[in-house]
Amino acid sequence: MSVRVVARIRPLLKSERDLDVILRTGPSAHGADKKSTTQEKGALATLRDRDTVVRIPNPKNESEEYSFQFNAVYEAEATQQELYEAEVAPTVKHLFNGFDVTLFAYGVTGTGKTHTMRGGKSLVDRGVIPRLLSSIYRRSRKMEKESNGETTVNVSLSYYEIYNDKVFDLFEPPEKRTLAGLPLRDNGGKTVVVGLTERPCHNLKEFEILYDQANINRSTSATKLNAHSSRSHAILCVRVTVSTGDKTCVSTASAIDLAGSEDNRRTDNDKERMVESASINKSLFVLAQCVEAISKKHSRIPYRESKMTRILSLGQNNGLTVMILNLAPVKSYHLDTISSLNFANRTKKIEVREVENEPIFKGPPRPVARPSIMGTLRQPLRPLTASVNVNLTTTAAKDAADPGEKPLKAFHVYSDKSQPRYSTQFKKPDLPKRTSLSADTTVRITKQPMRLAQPTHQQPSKQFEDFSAARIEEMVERKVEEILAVRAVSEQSRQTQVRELNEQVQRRLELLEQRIEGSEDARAEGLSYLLMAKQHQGRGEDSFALKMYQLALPFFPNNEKLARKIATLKERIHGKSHTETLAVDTTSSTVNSHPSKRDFGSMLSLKKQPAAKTTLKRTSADDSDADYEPAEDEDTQKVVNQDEEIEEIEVDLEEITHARRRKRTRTKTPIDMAEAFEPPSPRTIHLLSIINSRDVSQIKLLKGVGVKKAEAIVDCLCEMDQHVESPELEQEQAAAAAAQVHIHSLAELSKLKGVGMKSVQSMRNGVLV
Ligand SMILES: Nc1ncnc2c1ncn2[C@@H]1O[C@H](COP(=O)(O)OP(=O)(O)OP(=O)(O)O)[C@@H](O)[C@H]1O
Repeated sequence: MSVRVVARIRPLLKSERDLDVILRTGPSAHGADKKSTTQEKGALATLRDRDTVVRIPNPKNESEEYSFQFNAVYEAEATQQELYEAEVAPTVKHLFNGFDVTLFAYGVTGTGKTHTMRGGKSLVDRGVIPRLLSSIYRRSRKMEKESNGETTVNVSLSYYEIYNDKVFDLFEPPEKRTLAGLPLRDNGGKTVVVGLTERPCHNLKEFEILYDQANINRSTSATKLNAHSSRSHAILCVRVTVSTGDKTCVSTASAIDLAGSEDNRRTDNDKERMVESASINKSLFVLAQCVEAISKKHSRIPYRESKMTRILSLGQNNGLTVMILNLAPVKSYHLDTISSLNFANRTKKIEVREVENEPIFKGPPRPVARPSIMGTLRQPLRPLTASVNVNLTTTAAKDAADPGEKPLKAFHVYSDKSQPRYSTQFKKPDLPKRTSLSADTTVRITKQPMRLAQPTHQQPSKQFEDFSAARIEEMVERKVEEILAVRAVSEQSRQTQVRELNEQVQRRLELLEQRIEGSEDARAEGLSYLLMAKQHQGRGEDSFALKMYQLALPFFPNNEKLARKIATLKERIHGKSHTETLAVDTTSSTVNSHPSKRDFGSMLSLKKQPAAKTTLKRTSADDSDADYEPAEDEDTQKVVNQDEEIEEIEVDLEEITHARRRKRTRTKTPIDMAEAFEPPSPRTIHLLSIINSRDVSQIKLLKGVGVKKAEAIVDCLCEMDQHVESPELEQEQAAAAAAQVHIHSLAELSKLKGVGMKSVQSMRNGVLV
């Protein structure tokens, strides 16, 4: 039998106007007169037409109408009770007879799916689900009572949602959810959710508590089109277990409230809602594709492309399926409504196998009478009775009228029920035929030929005919999925390995870079001392030069020339104060101790011990020219040598500078010592001139320098001056030294107290030239 599709048109909402109603039911505006040519025929046609047809204008030409016929149409005035009595109540009996039942609401957002399935709190407003449970409990009590306690009925529930294509248990609080949600597995041709809780539920009261609590966990949000929009597909599974003696029959009723498709040009959805919406639309799109593929008899149905379609398994599920198509009557839904109507039109052609579940027997396992190739394969089906196929509604009415009589099967059913042992293998029945588009199923089905049972002894190979095309397709699909899953896992582990390898290589590279950078930095720092030494020497500041050379020594520990230079300078300084230099403690700055920047800052400001300097100067004044000159000659020679060395070093410096420049373009390090050794740029010159101006008001305007820092810089410079302008200096030397100490490079600047390379770089970057 095909899926039963009924349309339900919701009433106008407060914000909607009568004027905008575009949906009509009943006879065609153009065809009404023609139909009533004979009085009786016309009345019947009108009746049938009114009950089953939805009409909607062509959006491109409003004078034209499209009409869609369904099994039933419920207009705005139809109550929850009417819909339930006509469409759902008749399925309850079949549920207790071992058939699975699937009920689902489909429609655009805001068309009344949740209202139909869940409904409101009041008795009249209760939707399909609470009414179904009420019927189930009522029937259970009745069965138990009538069997004098021989039959027991147990009801249990599971309830979950598919949100963003992930499955979450609605009986568990949201904080217990895992990121990936619950996995799905195939189990004997049915899709099951692994790890889902199943709650026994004994009566309607318990159900209401459980259901209300679980609905709080459901993902809903306000959107522009619906103040309480469902953002997920919600699936309630009601398991009914009927046990009589050693026989147990289990069947499941699934009630599904699908999330509605959304046109995001109309929703004004934010990012989060858009993600949900994309996921909802995608799953509904896959559902439409499945329906299309089934109706066109494609060999591959894309069930597995979305969790919702995999679970719903429309067309693969057994039992009875009823789809309620929810529609909004107004123009703003025009295109969406047409698309829903088209979808429903295709869905109604889907055939569902009306197969009841096999009963389970207690006690020792019964002999398996029929050979089975796979555990999951069902036995071949046989006609159950001389099937009289009638409309569900008709059967329900009959049942009500004739309660004592055993109800007729309402469907053309093939059963797995136990049969005489010798005739368990049957000829494969014909595949169910597609229903005609007409809603009048009675006529169609009674015309179908009876299918007769065939005994097993015919041909053993007949068992292979048990494989229907769909079954084979399913097996192949499962196999392919397994292979793909294995591949995916190995691909994933390969990618992880590659990623780990990349990380290792990256770490090693970084380490190497750090090492190179470290040695480069050290060398550059040493060179900067040498350069400063040269500058000091050029200005005749031998003590400063000596200090610089001594500072450079730790960076070039085995450099003989440097050691000689230090010795020469020491000698020269000592020679100048021959008699009193013994008192000078030149060892105070040991070449092996590498002073910190802080020490260096104080050294710049207290370059020499005032007492020693005084003695030195005074003594040098006493020196005879003769004593001094040879030394000067020698020194001249040595200065030439030094210059050569410095030139060599400068070549080195240039190399380093280039190397670092290359590296800088690669790694974009913000600061670089080597910059100090390049010919000063206009920016550097300008910065140094500001510093050398000693004007606190100007210096404080440099980037990263406030008043305090500016004052500290000026103080530091003055300290250095004070040091040179010692009152104990000889007149002429004092005059020579009276020239203020100047900072000549960024490196020098960075060595001042409280100034580091970072602040130098920031000052420099802030200078506008
Ligand atoms: N038959 C009806 N009678 C009265 N009100 C209805 C009916 N159908 C829908 N409504 C009202 O329309 C509004 C939207 O309905 P509902 O929330 O059920 O839509 P939905 O299709 O579930 O939307 P979504 O997909 O966004 O969750 C609600 O305010 C609901 O009360």
